Amino acid sequence: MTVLDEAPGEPTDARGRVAELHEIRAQAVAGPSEKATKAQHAKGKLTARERIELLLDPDSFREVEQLRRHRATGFGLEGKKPYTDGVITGWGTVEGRTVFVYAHDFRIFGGALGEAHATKIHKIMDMAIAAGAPLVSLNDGAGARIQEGVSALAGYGGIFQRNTRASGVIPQISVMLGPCAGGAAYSPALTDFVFMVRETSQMFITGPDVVKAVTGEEITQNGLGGADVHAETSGVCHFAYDDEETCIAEVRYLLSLLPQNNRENPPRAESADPADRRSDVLLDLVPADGNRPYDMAKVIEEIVDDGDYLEVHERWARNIICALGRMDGQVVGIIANQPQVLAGVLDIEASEKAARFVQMCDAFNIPIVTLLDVPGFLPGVDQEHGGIIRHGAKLLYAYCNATVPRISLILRKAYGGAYIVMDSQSIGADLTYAWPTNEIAVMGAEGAANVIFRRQIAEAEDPEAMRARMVKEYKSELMHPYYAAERGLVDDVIDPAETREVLIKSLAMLQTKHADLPSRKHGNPPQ
Ligand SMILES: CC(C)(COP(=O)(O)OP(=O)(O)OC[C@H]1O[C@@H](n2cnc3c(N)ncnc32)[C@H](O)[C@@H]1OP(=O)(O)O)[C@@H](O)C(=O)NCCC(=O)NCCSC(=O)CC(=O)O
Repeated sequence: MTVLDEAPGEPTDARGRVAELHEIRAQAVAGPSEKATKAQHAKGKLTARERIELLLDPDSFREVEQLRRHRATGFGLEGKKPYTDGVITGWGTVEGRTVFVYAHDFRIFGGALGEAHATKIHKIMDMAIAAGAPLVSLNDGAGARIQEGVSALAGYGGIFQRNTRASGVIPQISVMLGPCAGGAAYSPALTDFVFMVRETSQMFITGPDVVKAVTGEEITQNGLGGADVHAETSGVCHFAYDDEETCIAEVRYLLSLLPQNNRENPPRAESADPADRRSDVLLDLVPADGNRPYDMAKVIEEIVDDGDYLEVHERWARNIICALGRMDGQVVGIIANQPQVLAGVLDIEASEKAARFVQMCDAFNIPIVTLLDVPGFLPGVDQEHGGIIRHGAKLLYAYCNATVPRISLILRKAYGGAYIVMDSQSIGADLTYAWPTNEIAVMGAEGAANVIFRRQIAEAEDPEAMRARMVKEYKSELMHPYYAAERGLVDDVIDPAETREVLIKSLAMLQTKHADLPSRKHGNPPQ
């Protein structure tokens, strides 16, 4: 029972009315019951308001439609009309910048989405788009509110349409903090970033019971759609953490690296890390022998400000790294092959991961730095039949379409189509650099010699000696950075120790870059 379930009394003066308002507000803020709050905490989850408090700067939250209630009837809904209708919506600030938020309150109808609940979300999304500020959803709901039938489902449609309209206009971040099934899983999939918490959050289109009924497979909720599955196997989630506090703190960190909208640049930060800091250690980190693995993450750590960066999709398609960091205070998106995993080869998943990241950077005015050490695309029947051609083309398309400043640096090897795809000068990189240790070529020397000197090798008295001679000849003729530099295919060959300084100076020059694409409704990117 709420205050307004009884006809409002006749407060005799304004003070009486204000007291009544405070009483109603207190009820709305308290939520349904102490028992429901305890049940939420017992599951290892925070309440919606506790989450909003963690996300936003202290005392910055302004709630919208706190007093909204549903008008549905049937199935006992007439007698159960809690304030907020199970979703808390509003705006506040993160590090002083406006952020819109909606948070399902699982204590009310399991956070399930009804008609009024959905229209609250629609309104806050419209406000975020109009204000040009990021939108964060804190998801913890049981999907469509079953008692409200198809009206609830239509509510999802309105969310999807707004997610799509907002795409590339304002950053959209989905934080999964509970179950998320069926239609509810599509909204996060349409947003820029998905965060999950291990054990307590799950995402799936159909739950374990339906899976068992249809395919006979038996699996737990977490096994089917838990954070680890989506962070490592499906790539649905970009970030996974052990607890809600860490997860929400990382959302704040991500927001600090993003602009408010597509018309702004990401915020600059003061950096005490010298722009001209030399990195002699890079010569030790990257072995000259192209077949020896090393950890590309250490290279990134060395060149960004204070060794600080945020890796996106850290555990999915680990043969490529996508990260946001700062260089001389300016946010950059870094895409780098990881020679430590599958020799840094490009495969289906790496192409998809990097393509989405390039697209996100371009949408939000984040310059792109590409660090190449790539032996090529992964050969194999699985890859070909899985559509490596169209998936690889996604990455190519994303780069070719990107108008933000683009700088690429070839550390060691860059072979064949993978070299062209990974932001070569020929597809529009603004500046391309190479280290002196680098080998740019159509293919590896062994493979090349086997093709073009096949006859000489076969007819030689000592084929192995002939092969070795031909490999050496091919390497010394073609596989060094000066071959590319002489032809203007790289803008400069640089001392690795000067990498940070060269990149920072190049980024500074490109800060005022402006490029337009031909006018069109939209492209038709490979899917
Ligand atoms: C989400 C859950 C895993 C959470 O389990 P828990 O054990 O933590 O909690 P619980 O079952 O006690 O639920 C808490 C309260 O929420 C209510 N509740 C749960 N799901 C609800 C729903 N979809 N609509 C309305 N109320 C719902 C419960 O009745 C209960 O109310 P009270 O506290 O009063 O007892 C489970 O509730 C569940 O499986 N719900 C059904 C999910 C579902 O099928 N959704 C339909 C989506 S259809 C859809 O979205 C479209 C599509 O698929 O395409």
